Amino acid sequence: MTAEANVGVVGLAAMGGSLARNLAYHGNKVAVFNRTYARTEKLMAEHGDEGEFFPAKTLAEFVASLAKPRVAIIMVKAGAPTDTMIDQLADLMEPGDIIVDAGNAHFPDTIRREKAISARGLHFVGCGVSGGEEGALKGPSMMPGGSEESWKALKPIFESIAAKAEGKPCVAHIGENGAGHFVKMVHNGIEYSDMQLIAESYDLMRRGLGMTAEEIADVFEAWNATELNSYLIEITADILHEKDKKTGKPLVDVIVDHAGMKGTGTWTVQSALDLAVPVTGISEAVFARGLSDQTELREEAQKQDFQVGRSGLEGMPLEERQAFVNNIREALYASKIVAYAQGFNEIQAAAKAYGWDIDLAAVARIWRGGCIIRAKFLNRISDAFESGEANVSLLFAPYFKDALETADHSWRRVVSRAVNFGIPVPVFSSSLAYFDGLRSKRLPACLIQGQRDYFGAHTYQRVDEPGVFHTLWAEKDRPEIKES
Ligand SMILES: NC(=O)C1=CN([C@@H]2O[C@H](COP(=O)(O)OP(=O)(O)OC[C@H]3O[C@@H](n4cnc5c(N)ncnc54)[C@H](OP(=O)(O)O)[C@@H]3O)[C@@H](O)[C@H]2O)C=CC1
Ligand SMILES: O=C(CO)[C@H](O)[C@H](O)COP(=O)(O)O
Repeated sequence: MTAEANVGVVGLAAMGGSLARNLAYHGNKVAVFNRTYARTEKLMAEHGDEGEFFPAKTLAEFVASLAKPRVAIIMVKAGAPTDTMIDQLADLMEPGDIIVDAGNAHFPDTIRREKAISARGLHFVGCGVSGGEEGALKGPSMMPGGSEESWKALKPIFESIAAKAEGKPCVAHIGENGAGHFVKMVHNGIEYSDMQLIAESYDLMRRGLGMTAEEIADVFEAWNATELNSYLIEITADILHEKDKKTGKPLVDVIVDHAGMKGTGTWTVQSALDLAVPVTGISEAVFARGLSDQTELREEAQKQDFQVGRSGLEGMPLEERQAFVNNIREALYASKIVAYAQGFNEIQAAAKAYGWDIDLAAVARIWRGGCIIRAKFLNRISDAFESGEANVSLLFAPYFKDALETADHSWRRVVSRAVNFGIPVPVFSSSLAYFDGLRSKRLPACLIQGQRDYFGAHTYQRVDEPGVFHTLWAEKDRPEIKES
């Protein structure tokens, strides 16, 4: 076996197989290995003529076919299988070689792995990859972490296969060790809130306004030509147009209403809790999927036949219905802005906590193409970080501040009507509550702090005097003492 390949892929399922083909298509010499050789054979039989591949039966053969310094991209099941492959590769590789984990790893695992592998003189890069199977094949958005040195070696390879947005490759070095996987995790969290907001909009039109799936598909198609232009809006229209082959019904009506999840949304929320950053839109989206999957509890609730909530707007005059659909579009945009603002705040907080130097404008730029949340308004987000206008919060950048003010009436109308009809809109309403909380001059947290002091002597600060105070609640006349 001659050491000719400039890059290798381990794990040739949906993502790895597509990534290997993308690499070969762009002129890379690609070594390929899969635990089960039949998968390698299948890939070669179906696509071996698309470029220069070096199929290997064993991992030792795979490593031997790579030119030095070797670059091996692992794309296997996240968790223990990834650890196994890293260990086996590290045993066969040499100092200076680079192992890339392009799966959906949790960033603390990436930090741990990078520490262990770099101690052996090898480079380890945790790289977020988004775009699903099609993106991996035609151009994903890529979020590599790891050292600057490894980025220098990987840059030409990754730039050759990444999606292009306005001619620029959708890949940038995010930061040291786990930074790439952290940013990919937040990308997925935002993906959850984007999807839930679209689903809530659908629900309001379907149950609230009594529109058909086909009519709603047309609405999403029209929205895709507005500021909401995005991949997720586009595929939503496509899904809602689809008819079930067996029954002729809209396909969406025969899909069981339980949304699955693999964990990245949950990680985003857990990590936000650790960093004390409110990501209310993302967390409500995670919980909404959780609620959808509470089969027995939901069945029991059905049996209760609660006599609450008013009926929807069915039968509403066309003009009024159109106006409400427009309200939903504006509310969706405003809530989406809040979810992105929260996601970027989480990245900012993590950068501070973990010592990463993350360029938020670059993050927005590489999300413009290839990934699941790709959207027109990411150009605006990128500009807002570039100019410094969004440094504290995206919501304060003039373009987004104006968008929120414009949407305000619609946003409140949609949330209040949904509440009246009994249609759940957890992300619409939590995003609005975040916005209102953030802009409130005085919050009722003063009362909570008073309660904490009352039952637990947890102290409080005063608005009119520096120091820490405690009221002796149990004593006569309740004197206040200054503790420091
Ligand atoms: N699917 C998607 O849309 C996206 C997936 N990802 C991530 O990319 C990675 C790959 O995803 P996907 O292509 O969907 O494949 P899967 O997550 O389904 O993993 C299948 C691959 O993992 C290999 N594998 C499983 N267990 C082991 C093991 N113990 N040792 C060695 N290899 C093992 C399989 O080999 P074998 O053929 O022998 O079973 C196969 O190549 C995952 O980390 C996933 O989270 C990231 C972005 C999008
Ligand atoms: O990473 C992805 C896209 O960016 C994957 O599609 C991911 O699996 C989606 O998450 P979930 O399965 O939890 O919905």
